[in-house]
Amino acid sequence: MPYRISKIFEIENGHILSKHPDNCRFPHGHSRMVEIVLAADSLDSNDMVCDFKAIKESLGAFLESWDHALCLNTADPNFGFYQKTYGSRIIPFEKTDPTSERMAKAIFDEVRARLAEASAAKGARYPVASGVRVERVRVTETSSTWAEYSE
Ligand SMILES: Nc1nc2c(c(=O)[nH]1)N=C([C@H](O)[C@H](O)COP(=O)(O)OP(=O)(O)OP(=O)(O)O)CN2
Repeated sequence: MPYRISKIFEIENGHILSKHPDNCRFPHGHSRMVEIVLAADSLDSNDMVCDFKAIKESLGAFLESWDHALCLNTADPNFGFYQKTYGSRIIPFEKTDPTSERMAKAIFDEVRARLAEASAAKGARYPVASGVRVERVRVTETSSTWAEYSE
């Protein structure tokens, strides 16, 4: 797919890596950049893969729910406590540690589902053509590290 566009979202996000041998097993946070890359074989009638605004409209609210939120392994013995205390600001990862890799995959799946919805929507202000695909999602961890998911 020769055409690619990207949009970066910034979120403040915490996680606990229960299997980590060092400090990462304790609650801690990262200022993360989430980069979404979409691709298409051809451009739409506006000469775009799709409008950048379409990405924000499709995904903004979802990523907002991960902002100032804590990603947790549901197998964490304190998962129930955290969820009771912080409600929707706890983002569950089903029996897996919420590493940047797992986060990138979860966001990739969400982007793909939301793109399908957007391309099926009729009369959208920022239409998404059916040929638009999510190519990859990159999630930064620190200024020197990131993880990426693609298929
Ligand atoms: N492959 C992965 N490795 C690590 C992840 C991860 O999500 N995927 N996460 C962590 C921790 O969350 C940690 O906060 C970040 O680790 P690190 O980059 O080692 O952070 P430092 O700032 O301590 O790095 P230094 O360069 O050693 O100062 C760990 N690994």
